[in-house]
Amino acid sequence: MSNEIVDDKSEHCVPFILERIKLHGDSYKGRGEAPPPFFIGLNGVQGAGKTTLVETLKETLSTGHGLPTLVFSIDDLYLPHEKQEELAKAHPNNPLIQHRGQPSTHDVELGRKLFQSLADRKPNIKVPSYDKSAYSGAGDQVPEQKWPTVNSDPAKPIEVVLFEGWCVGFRALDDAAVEKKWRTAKAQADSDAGDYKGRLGKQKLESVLFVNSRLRDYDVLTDRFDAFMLVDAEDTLYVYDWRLDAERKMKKAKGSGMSDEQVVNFVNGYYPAYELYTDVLRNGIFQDEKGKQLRLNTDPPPSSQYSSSTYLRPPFPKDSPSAQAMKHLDLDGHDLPPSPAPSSPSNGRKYALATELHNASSTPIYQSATFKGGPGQEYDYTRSGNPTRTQLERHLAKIMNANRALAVSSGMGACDVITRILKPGDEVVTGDDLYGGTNRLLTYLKENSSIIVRHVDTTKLETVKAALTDKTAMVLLETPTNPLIKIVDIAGISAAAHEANPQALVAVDNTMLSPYLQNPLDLGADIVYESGTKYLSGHHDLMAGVIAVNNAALAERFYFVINSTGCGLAPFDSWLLLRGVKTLAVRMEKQQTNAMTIAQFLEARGFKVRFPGLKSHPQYDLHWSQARGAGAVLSFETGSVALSERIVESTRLWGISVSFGCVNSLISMPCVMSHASIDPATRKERALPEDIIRLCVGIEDIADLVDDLSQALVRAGAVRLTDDGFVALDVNESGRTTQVVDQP
Ligand SMILES: N[C@@H](CCSC[C@H](N)C(=O)O)C(=O)O
Repeated sequence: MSNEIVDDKSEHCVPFILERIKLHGDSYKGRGEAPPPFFIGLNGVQGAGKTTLVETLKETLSTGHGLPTLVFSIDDLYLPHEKQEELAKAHPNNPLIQHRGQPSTHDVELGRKLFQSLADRKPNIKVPSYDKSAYSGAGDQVPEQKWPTVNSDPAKPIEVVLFEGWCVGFRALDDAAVEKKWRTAKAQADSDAGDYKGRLGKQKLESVLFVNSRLRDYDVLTDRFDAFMLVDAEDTLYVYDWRLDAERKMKKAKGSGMSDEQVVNFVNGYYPAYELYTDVLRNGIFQDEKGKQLRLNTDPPPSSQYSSSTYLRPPFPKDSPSAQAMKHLDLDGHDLPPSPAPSSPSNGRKYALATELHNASSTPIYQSATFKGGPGQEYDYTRSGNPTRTQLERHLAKIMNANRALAVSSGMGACDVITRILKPGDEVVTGDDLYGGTNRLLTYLKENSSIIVRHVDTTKLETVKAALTDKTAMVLLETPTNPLIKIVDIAGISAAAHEANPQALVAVDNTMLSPYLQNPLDLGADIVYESGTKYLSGHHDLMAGVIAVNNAALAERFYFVINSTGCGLAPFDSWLLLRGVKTLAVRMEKQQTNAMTIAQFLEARGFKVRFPGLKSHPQYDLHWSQARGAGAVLSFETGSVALSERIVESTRLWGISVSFGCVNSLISMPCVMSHASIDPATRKERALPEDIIRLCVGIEDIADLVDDLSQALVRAGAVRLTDDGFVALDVNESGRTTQVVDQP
């Protein structure tokens, strides 16, 4: 059989179907009842000409043989958008079900009811329909009033139901069999031979087992079949070539379609199921009943690009010293989270840039606003997508343990993108110690967009719970908070928020710790965002914001805002951030070690220090239950604004500056700097001490930092000299002006 998309299959299928229909009719003879409609399942590997075949069969059976035929695709049973989102959200770590496609992403019950109505020859049956283009390609069920109707003429009801799809007829395996196949595939994938081309071995066992367990539900459809046809391929890998060929032809004809890379990634999504269930189909889905299944074997593609494809080729020969040294690494990017490419029909998984020509060691900067090539290409305009930004986003997704990351022009830009999904009347629960810019944006939304914002003490789970309602659309957290370094229970609050409203989104500003020290998504948050200006970049030479999520549909909503408003990170800044993030771990380690020394130094001298590395921190245990380090931001109080000002002004090495996360140490007074946008009355209400000094510790020599701080404390008159050094002034000595009285 040819793989060309021409009808060379119906000549084999029609006689088979007619013969089976005759036998079906015969089996009802003498029973005194009319035979019910005839159900045929059709499974065809993608790209093998299934669509052309069913069209021909419908025409031949309906017109040529007077058998009204309904062709119905399993794709029309995909879950409505909202339900698919819920499924993805309920299983954030299973990449197989983040999008429609796999068994478990269909409304099987809807299919069962349809089959029953057709079997009963009910009049005016509505046939479900699915729109794959809805939600920027994520898809949604078409509203029921728009579904086509069959059996409207009672004299000509549907007699043949042709149910087709790539996974039609798949039957679940028992768990042990799945595990066996998976182990074999995984061993191949992990081996040095480099000849594993499948996808099963790249998945987690639990992801595959989940899909397999849901596939059991599909038996109610499969068990209906009176006959089954399999359009098979000798080697399922051909599917890559057919799909590539079909898409290229469609692109040529229609002007748009997926890029080759996108096609490969698209097929990758289905491939584990082919590896698991092709044998089930080949062995026959009717067990002992013979003759009810027809298998057609399709010719190989004229030339298999797949086997030589750059998309799947390892980056260098498998037995090369480099490959040996790095065999534990995912060099070809198969395990990477989906690509945040522009609103394309598929998410890519390729790590290297398709456009990178010279094996550059540093990611090239695609300093280009536009990309040549016309419709259908992966990049057209840098606002919508840029290869350098894509590279950054993929890397960020990986280190943030996220399904997808998006890079924008500042941390507040990230916060803006996230909060744009709020609607008037939505409720936001957030902290009473919050970065000034975040507070300013939320106040704006409260005053201009009718969003209800509740500031509560997020360190108290019960207080947060009391503020949650079924209208809570978002919970926005910082931990540690800025600048009071309070710790909030991410897991506890996430669970409470989802209990109050399963649709509520918990967003965590992780800027203070970075993904190196804390991963809020792993603790139950839905969204993590960070100012990339801080630790991620580390040098205060760029502004950037990052959003990371596991829910692909949510990511698509954020991408929509970014593309629509044009706040995506520019190529050069993307490159700078990519460069900065390479040293995140070493910077962070050095910074937090220095910070610990500074915190202990101040505490030992009698200052009230807020730092989660200190055992005296009231939420020390909570912090260490959810983070891997204390970070490098701390604050301390002197008891007097005037004293604090003098300290800040007396430092030489510590730079007076807003922001944190830089390799240089910084000192600031939040109430007049980073948090000045919170009005004094609100600061007082929230007990934000006016004298608080924030230290953002860098990587300098710790002795130099201690020396400089010591001389500043002494020169400012903030300490009393003792025989062996100095100590903080006590209440009477400092002329303490408490934070509430001592306002500017
Ligand atoms: N003038 C700026 C202040 C920026 S503060 C930056 C940073 N998030 C910090 O906490 O230091 C503004 O008004 O936003």
